[in-house]
Amino acid sequence: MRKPIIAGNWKMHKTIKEAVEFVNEVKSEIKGTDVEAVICAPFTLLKDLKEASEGTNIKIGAQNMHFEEKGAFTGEISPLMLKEIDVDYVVIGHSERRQYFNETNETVNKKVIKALEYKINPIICVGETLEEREADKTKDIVKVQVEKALVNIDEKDIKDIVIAYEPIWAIGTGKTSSSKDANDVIAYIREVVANVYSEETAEEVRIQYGGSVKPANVEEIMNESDIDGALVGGASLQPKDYVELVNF
Ligand SMILES: O=C[C@H](O)COP(=O)(O)O
Repeated sequence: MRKPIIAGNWKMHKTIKEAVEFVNEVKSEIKGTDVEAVICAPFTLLKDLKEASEGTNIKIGAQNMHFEEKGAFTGEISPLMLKEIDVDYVVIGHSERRQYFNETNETVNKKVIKALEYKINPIICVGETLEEREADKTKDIVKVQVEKALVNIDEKDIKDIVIAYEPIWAIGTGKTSSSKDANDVIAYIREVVANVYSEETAEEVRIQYGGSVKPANVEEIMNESDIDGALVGGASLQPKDYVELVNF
């Protein structure tokens, strides 16, 4: 049985003070839930979030990292640095990083390899543009993204990976993929993983849906057979909504 995982992606939002207040507000509300609750936050918040969430069910993730441990990479953060503050997850290959910061399938793969080496669980994002969807290329696109992200990854490490299917046209637009459509693509992603490794391993991978998930639609999405969680942007910023999402 795959444990559901609801992850908030705060993107470039919140100060340290706001982040700590957020955790203090939600922590008692999500105690005891069977769902894994994650907050993926900007680098500047991670240390304080780890401290504020100690002893709670909330796990903390970064939103990116470099694939080298150290070096002349001005402005970057390494896996070693993330490990020092003991982050649990790292989002890799979010469409905003692919679109604005030259993230490619190759750099995604290098980062996934490094994250696993440092025992930080990667959340690998894949998804098609509106143009690609209209040209009926969704499955081709996600297949390539998933296969390339997993190059040289050992089968035993696959259980530590989360994949997030986020159709780009559904991010921050209020447009959600229908839960049936999202489930169909996610079941296909599982098939891709099964073809690379095995059915058994594919059954272990948790695959989230992301794109305009909110308290009003989370339950319907989570009721689908292959959807194991959600990666939530905008709706994860308000404590009340975050609690409702995690307690779907
Ligand atoms: O990482 C989260 C996704 O980009 C979805 O964002 P959204 O929930 O604001 O549409």
